[in-house]
Amino acid sequence: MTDFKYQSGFGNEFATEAVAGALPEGRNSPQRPAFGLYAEQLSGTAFTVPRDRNLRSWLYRMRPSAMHDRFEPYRGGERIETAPISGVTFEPNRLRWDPLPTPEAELDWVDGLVTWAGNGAADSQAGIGIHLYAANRSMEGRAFFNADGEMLIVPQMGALRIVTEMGVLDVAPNEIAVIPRGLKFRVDLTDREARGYVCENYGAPFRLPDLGPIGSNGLANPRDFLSPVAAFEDSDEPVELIQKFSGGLWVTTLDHSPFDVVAWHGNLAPVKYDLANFNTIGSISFDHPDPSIFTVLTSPSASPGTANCDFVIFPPRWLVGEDTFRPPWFHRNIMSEFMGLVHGEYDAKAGGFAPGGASLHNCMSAHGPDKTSTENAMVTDLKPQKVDDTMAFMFESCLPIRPTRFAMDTSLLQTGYDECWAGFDKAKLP
Ligand SMILES: O=C(O)Cc1cc(O)ccc1O
Ligand SMILES: [Fe+2]
Repeated sequence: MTDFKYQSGFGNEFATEAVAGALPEGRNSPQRPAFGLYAEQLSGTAFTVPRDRNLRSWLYRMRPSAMHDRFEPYRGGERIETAPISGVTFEPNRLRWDPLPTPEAELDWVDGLVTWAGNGAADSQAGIGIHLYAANRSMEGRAFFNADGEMLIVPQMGALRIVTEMGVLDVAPNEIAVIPRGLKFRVDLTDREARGYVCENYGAPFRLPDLGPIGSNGLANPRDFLSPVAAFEDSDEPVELIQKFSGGLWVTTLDHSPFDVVAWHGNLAPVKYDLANFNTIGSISFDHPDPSIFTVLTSPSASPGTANCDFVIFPPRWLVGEDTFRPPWFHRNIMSEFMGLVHGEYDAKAGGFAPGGASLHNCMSAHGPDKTSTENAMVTDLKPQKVDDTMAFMFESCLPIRPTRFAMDTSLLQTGYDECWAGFDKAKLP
């Protein structure tokens, strides 16, 4: 398997060419780009967004993307839904699911997507879609793009080779990838099976959070984000191109590979990040800090500090707090929390939250460590403790997260989740 190379730095102005001389110099759109390539701009923000938030790249390709026939409705992907989610009673209950089983039939990554929840509305460019996937074959002869949002992919089992117009990302569990809105890509399986989570972000593109008093370094460092170098396929074999647009899936057949970008430059690019590189910051005195210190990427809403979506992780770390209840505290949150587990155990749940599983604690749902975890944490000897071999994560959103009918009807939905918080001893007053 070819080893592809990366360019480092979140949101950098990259420039890359797979064939020497393909990238124009000094201008974006020369009268005749080299070798008869076509120049095409991909805009990730409105043209007029302030410079420090403006996202766009210039692609130099063998044929213009515009060279395609009509899109027709796609008969497949029946389990993919888009917010606003309808057709299900939205209940305030705390919910938890067992992991998706591996598929019985042959399913590639697109057809293996199942929408679990969503909020906001794709057409309003606010909110998120939350999908799980389980796949057992590569997207042979197929490509996909999403006009509804960028896609943050969190592999949980099985590495993925994500072939995009702008190059190739190899992404294994404990790594993530973010694919910009509209960018064409194909997911090939590196291993026999693949399973994971996707946050489809209808809102402002994910960016690094501000660091405030933390200073100029820490959490996810920009240099650890990797974007691909240009890589292209020169193929005239037919390719089925599927797009997601306003909640619908559409398909057309191209007479060539859409991965024909020979060179590109700009700051809109697919990116991968190894969660092991996260510089985890925590309390070195007392108390359990708010989990916002574990934010990897944030999609802000129009209201400062209130995220359309925060992608937050719970990585290996030391707990040293003195006279402190160390696990996540009991909590009622205006934000809504969808959690997944890549591997290991989550320190607030002694059992029932399995790798590949998920939980949902919506706006103002009381939650926290289960009874066993609470009781253990209250009597444990508070010597420095390494929380190790674990990677949980959370998609946290300012809008309530509505599960789909599939998520509510599936037998993976656990019954009796409430019981993990049953039977706490009553406080004894003097
Ligand atoms: O497990 C949760 O519910 C997520 C969470 C973690 C934490 O450390 C503090 C608050 C919180 O909501
Ligand atoms: Fe929480």
